[in-house]
Amino acid sequence: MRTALNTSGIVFLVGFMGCGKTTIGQRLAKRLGGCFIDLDERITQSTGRAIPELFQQEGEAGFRQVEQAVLRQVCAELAQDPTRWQIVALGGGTFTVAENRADIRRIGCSIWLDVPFEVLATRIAGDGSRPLWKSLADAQKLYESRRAAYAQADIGVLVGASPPGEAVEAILHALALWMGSQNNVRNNLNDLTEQPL
Ligand SMILES: Nc1ncnc2c1ncn2[C@@H]1O[C@H](COP(=O)(O)OP(=O)(O)O)[C@@H](O)[C@H]1O
Ligand SMILES: O=C(O)C1=C[C@@H](OP(=O)(O)O)[C@@H](O)[C@H](O)C1
Ligand SMILES: [Mg+2]
Repeated sequence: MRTALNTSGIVFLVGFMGCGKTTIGQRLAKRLGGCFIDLDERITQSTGRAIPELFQQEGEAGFRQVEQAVLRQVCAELAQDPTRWQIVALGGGTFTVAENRADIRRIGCSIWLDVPFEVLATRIAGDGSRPLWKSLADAQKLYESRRAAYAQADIGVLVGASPPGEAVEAILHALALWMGSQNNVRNNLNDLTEQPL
């Protein structure tokens, strides 16, 4: 595991509101000695508006346009520095947009933090900072409708109700395995191309 993770890479954390993308992302970046970017925070910085304000003024469609543009800027920025680990916490809806998934796949690895709805509900219900968490029933419908998109991430980690520290270790383990499998594919492809026809 150490060898595989002794390199660098770009990691995008994916998952529903409250699964811990922001919290776990910060700790993961620290653990890897890398840097951390929160997409929602970047959106707020670049528009000068808080997320609920953006939803109120532009609607969800307007928010998604801004989110996509800021994601593209972040991807361009990340690609400039291949020397260290860079961890990005996405918003809960970012990875449900096909163009965003394509941009992400081009430059990095995506990890779905899979947490049961019941656990998320204890964290988010009553939190006024997430405009798309309208009621428990609406949030559950949205959660179910998004799982197929989240499942397209490169790696899925069953975080469940684990505390952030444990979740970080589980992510590192899954990431090391995934990087190993990517290297095997690459080595096998090299072997094939080196074989005489
Ligand atoms: N693994 C965890 N265990 C317990 N609480 C958590 C965990 N991950 C996040 N939280 C808490 O849940 C809330 C939402 O976390 P956050 O990181 O903002 O999620 P996201 O960015 O995925 O919406 C915060 O109050 C955070 O402290
Ligand atoms: O699920 C969503 O569509 C959203 C999730 C939020 O981010 P978190 O998942 O970090 O709460 C934020 O991007 C915005 O409120 C929309
Ligand atoms: Mg977040």
